[in-house]
Amino acid sequence: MTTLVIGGAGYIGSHVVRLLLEQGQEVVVVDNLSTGLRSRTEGAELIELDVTLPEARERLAFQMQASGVDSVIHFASHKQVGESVEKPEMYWHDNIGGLANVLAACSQAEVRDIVFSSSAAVYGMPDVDLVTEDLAPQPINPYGATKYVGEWMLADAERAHDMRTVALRYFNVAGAGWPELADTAVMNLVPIVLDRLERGLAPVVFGDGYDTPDGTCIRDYVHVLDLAHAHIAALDYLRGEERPHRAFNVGTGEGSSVLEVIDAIARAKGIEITPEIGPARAGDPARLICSGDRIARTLGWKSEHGLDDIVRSAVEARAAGITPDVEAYPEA
Ligand SMILES: NC(=O)c1ccc[n+]([C@@H]2O[C@H](COP(=O)([O-])OP(=O)(O)OC[C@H]3O[C@@H](n4cnc5c(N)ncnc54)[C@H](O)[C@@H]3O)[C@@H](O)[C@H]2O)c1
Ligand SMILES: O=c1ccn([C@@H]2O[C@H](COP(=O)(O)OP(=O)(O)O[C@H]3O[C@H](CO)[C@@H](O)[C@H](O)[C@H]3O)[C@@H](O)[C@H]2O)c(=O)[nH]1
Repeated sequence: MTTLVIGGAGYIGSHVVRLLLEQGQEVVVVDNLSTGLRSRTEGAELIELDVTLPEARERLAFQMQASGVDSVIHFASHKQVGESVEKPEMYWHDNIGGLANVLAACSQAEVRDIVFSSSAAVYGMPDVDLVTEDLAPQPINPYGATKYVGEWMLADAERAHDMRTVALRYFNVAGAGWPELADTAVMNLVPIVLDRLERGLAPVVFGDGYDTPDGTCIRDYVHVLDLAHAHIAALDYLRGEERPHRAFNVGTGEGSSVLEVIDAIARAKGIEITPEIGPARAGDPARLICSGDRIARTLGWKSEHGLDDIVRSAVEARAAGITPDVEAYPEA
């Protein structure tokens, strides 16, 4: 069995590539290295290709046939909420157009099994304690909208071409399964706090007036290695007979507040941290916690790592010298 991992040089994709290789599976990576790193794909064949280009469809289909690909995991996309609000056209063109090319190539090469990176961003600002997949998605930014449209495209591809697809809606991904595969973007809470501490700055909490026990926002932080295992479970599911669902939340079912994350970082580093309280960020829901019932029941997947493991692995990766990629993320 050969899996084509599109975006496999990225943070999450490279963890999945590593797991597949460890299982002795054949892996081909397609990536344009816009935010990905060649070094993360060691052991797999890497094909440099931008999947949004008009010629990508033919090249992908050729590659799928040449390598005997029977499943595709599609990670490649832009993923910055703020940027998507400023440049929605880029998100429509690249996230939706890229997926369109990938699905067309799959149809041409008769590859049926596809796993797609979706996001909890499809839900928008749900006013519930636990987010289940039955909740109607209502994305509130172009990034989330492109992910939801992507899920519709999967459904259409299933109907038109007898494909079998899964959309994994990741909650807040953090940590590192291997130090060298750590996130090099400084765009999310854990890497931002670590970065500020290294620069001698206090972390900033975006608002402490929320309706939560300590007043700061609650999120469901999932270890990237657990998330990678969810992709393996999704591939197995696609190869099985019964497939009652397409969309699955991937999280732990446990919420942690911003202050709790900062406390966990203080524990992992063995230091005291006194954060600053800044203004709330626009569009932040007070609480976003995943119900993991569906994925546990249907895919048999459950997270194994909690917040302390997540934060410790991120701290260890920084200590091993994995630093921000300033070219891919100039604002870092
Ligand atoms: N990291 C998170 O917290 C998070 C949360 C929810 C969903 N997701 C989704 O997971 C996926 C992977 O995210 P990540 O954190 O690993 O991001 P990442 O930026 O590290 O990885 C994306 C990879 O795709 C490649 N890529 C981007 N555009 C491409 C193109 N046009 N052609 C070929 N390759 C291209 C990049 O070079 C990179 O290697 C994305 O689809 C993202 O939207 C991520
Ligand atoms: O310096 C900081 C950075 C973040 N936060 C807060 O920390 C929490 C987490 O923020 P962040 O890491 O930016 O993640 P989210 O805004 O929750 O979004 C992430 O998680 C979503 C799924 O839950 C994905 O869809 C997004 O792509 C991904 O960036 C939020 O409450 C932020 O307000 C701070 O207080 N200070």
